[in-house]
Amino acid sequence: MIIYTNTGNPFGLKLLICANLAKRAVQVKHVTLNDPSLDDWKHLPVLELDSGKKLFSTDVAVKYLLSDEDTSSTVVQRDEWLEWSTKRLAPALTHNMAVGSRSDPNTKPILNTLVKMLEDCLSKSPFLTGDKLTSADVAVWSLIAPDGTLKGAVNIDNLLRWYRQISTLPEVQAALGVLPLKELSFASLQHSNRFGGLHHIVLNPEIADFEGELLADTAANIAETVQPEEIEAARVAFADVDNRAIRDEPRIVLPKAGQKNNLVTSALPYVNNVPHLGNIVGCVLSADIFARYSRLCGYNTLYIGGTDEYGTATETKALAENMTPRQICDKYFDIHNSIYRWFGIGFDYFGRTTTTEQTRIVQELFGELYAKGYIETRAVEQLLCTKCDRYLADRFVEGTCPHPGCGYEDARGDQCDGCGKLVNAIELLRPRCKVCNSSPIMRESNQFFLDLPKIEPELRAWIDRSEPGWTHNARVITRSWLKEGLKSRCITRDLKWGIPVPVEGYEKKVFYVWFDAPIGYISITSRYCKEWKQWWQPDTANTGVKVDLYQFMAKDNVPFHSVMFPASLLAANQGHTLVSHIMATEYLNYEDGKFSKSRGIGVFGNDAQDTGIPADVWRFYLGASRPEGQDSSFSWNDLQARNNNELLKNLGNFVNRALVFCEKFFDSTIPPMTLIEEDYTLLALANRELKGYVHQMEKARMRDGIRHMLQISRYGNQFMQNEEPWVKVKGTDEQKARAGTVIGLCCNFACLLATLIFPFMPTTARNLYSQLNVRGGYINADKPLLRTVLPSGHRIGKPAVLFSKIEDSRLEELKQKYGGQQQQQQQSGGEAPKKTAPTKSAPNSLKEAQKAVDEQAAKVRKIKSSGADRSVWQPEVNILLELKKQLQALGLPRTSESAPQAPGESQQQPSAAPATSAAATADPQAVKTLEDDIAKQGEKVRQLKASKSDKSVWQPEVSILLSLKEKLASLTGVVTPAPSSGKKKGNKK
Ligand SMILES: Nc1ncnc2c1ncn2[C@@H]1O[C@H](COP(=O)(O)OC(=O)[C@@H](N)CCS)[C@@H](O)[C@H]1O
Repeated sequence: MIIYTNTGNPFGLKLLICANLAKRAVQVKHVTLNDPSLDDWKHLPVLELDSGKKLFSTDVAVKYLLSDEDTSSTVVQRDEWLEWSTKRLAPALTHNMAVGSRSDPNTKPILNTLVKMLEDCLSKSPFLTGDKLTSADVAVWSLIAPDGTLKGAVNIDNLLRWYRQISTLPEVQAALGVLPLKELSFASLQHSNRFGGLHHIVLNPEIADFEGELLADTAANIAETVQPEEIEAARVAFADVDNRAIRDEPRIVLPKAGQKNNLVTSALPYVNNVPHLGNIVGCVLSADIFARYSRLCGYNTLYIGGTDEYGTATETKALAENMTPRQICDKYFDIHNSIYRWFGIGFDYFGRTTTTEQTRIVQELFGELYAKGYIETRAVEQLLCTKCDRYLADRFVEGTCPHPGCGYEDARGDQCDGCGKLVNAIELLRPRCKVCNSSPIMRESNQFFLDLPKIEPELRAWIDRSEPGWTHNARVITRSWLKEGLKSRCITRDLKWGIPVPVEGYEKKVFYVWFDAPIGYISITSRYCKEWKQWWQPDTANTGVKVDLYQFMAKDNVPFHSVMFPASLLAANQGHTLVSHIMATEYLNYEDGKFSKSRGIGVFGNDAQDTGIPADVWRFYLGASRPEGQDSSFSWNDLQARNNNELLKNLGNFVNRALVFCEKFFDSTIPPMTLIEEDYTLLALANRELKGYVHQMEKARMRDGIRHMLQISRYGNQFMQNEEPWVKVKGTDEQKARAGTVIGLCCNFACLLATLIFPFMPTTARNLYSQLNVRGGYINADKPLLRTVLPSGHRIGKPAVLFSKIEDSRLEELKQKYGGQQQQQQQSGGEAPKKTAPTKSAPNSLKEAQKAVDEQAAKVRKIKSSGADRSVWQPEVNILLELKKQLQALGLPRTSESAPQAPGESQQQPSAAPATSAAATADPQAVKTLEDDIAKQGEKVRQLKASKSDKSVWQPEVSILLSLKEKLASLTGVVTPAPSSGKKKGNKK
């Protein structure tokens, strides 16, 4: 038998313990939901029997494993507890633990009730069903195991005694050897598609079949926890008809004294690329969702965005596309702009950094820092590519990351994507010019440095004050910077495309892009309105205006927003608004891999438009899978499931039924509503969710915001299902009146939902508002309680469906089209790369094979000579090597383009790969010098070895020889044999 489980899944542990107790041999396979071997299974764990049959329900699986229990007199209690563990305890724990320290007040009372039930039972008998341990105990124990002590629970002595007793069983210990306790987590249950938590029960019929009617059962349990005060608050609030007029947004939004003023910024994406879904959710979309929420709450909200246009990212792109940097900026600015418009990103102003305002503000700020003594001049060594006659800064140079333990080979000259740390270009190991791939030399030049140590005390004090409002990762990244001690940072470059340094003798230098980019937020605001200083220099002491700055980005941008930019503003001491909320996400990956424009992996902004899936569905999906707390992955299956289950079946179904019944049975008019006690319980539960929604959205926790919103819709669905207004409307007068109340309440729920979905799905929300015949909505964040928004007598508009199903066949087409595997790139204007077949079919004649090699070699040469990135040419080189292998297999000797390979050395090694192509572009003089050096060093090694000197003497010389050879290989792609150590590797004969 095989247990397929994702890592850390308590249900997987349950199956393994039961198998151990039954003395059944099982193998455990760790998989993820995206594992191709899982076929169409939509959740984990799964028990595969020796016959090949698979048991998806864990309740069924444990009963199968411990089938002897079926004859026991306590079988009924066992079954009840088994069901209780999967239907009640698991969702409650999953939710509570998943939100963990987020202290959602709603889960505690539920969990307390469940723990109390366990304690009650175990105070009467040693085990849940009596004197003997059964699978029921195992099921509950496995769920408690991730938090064995049930932190914070009181009076649970019997439960703890029982817990410890089971922990010591050899079968349990053996299972923990395979699925360790420390790995167990409730997040893994979410990733197993079993339960996303109490409020996130997947409405997947497959699961519902196996796990029973989760919905009704769990809700009944929750209803028991509603307190009288909550009922009273719900009653008072709903009696209040909400007449508040929806205010029109002013044309120019300005902050006001005594009000909440939220200045929201999105990181400014580089203008050299089409943004992918990661970029979109990492900055512009997250900021937009938050800004929309903030406006809904009536806060004065200004949302500023734009493109980051200076620096080597633009210059390298200009070279690759044979355009000027200005042309690149104009072209890609339009692309970004149109993609963000399609996604419904509602910037108040979308600007760019290549403006005269930007130049002026950057130069003025620099002048201020210079005058106040925060700028140092230092002579620094820089990398110069003699072939291109260019200093290699930032993205013009790549090499191996110098940070200990990283070793990432494609680290850039300013930051390493491998470890995320900042890099000083001259410290890169084996640096190479990104344009021509040759090795640069060192040159000295004077540069300006920002004296971070001088401002450090003030900066630290400011960080201590403001970091409580930042995301956890922002705090951790910043603290690790501070821990290492701040060093002065170079803020100028010997480049052309940038803001000129306004100092005599420095006219040919420009500011480093990361010095100028964050100032872009200020200069873009200055293009939005002439009163921009009210946002950026509000002079709070005199004006009473306080601005809260929310900055959205992903983790790699954090140090620039938490250290560099605030340090500059603090040092300038001109009363600038400093960030109060750094809202940093982790990374969104594509089907568990990285997005790669050059390899055509992933969905890019313009691809999303081509799918035919509406922008609002993308927005919802990205909001729901936003990488908060940890990296997350875009997955087509997940997108389909969320659309079909959460949007269509849950939300869409509920609001559509409410409106259609209102139209059909009540002439499109909200009927009189006479609420009964149960209705107030429902309202109290909805209010809990509303409170949870506000609590989370205030902190820009969008996933949780969505979870709460969906739960309100679930309550609505359940209410409608229980009440059956379509039946009652045909009954007695009393029943008809009840049907009216139910429909009236459901329409009010629908109106609340329109408001809660607005930040995520603005077009859908507007559509729903129009169906409800209301102008819009707002949120009272101080008192989040459901009021009557649609009073009796209000006429609604015409109902229409909000969402459509994503069919399996369409999903398959999309999966095919957007690959998720290495694919060939076709450089084409501003288009995202076209997705083509990942592999070439094998040629079957010598002539064909030779032709394929020649064509591919020509392609490689062309790409490399265009100065393209390694990530672009490497896949092509791999194809070339593969074709050469095929050619050799057909019997032809290596051509002059083939890389001679050392025995035992793989051509897949990065240093060995770019054989032909690199040779074609390498500088012959540099190659010659290196070859001479290698020959000399080789001779030295030979002599040392011949003199029978100690290894400690010859080993360092061998290392030098190897590194010279590596350098040569990276220049030419040709790998020379490693120096003999006297022993033959691999061949033992
Ligand atoms: N995979 C990713 N997931 C989430 N967010 C991501 C991911 N990759 C990048 N990002 C964030 O996107 C924006 C834009 O990134 P870009 O590289 O285009 O631009 C910059 O980082 C700078 N120009 C920003 C200057 S203010 C960014 O927030 C990334 O963190």
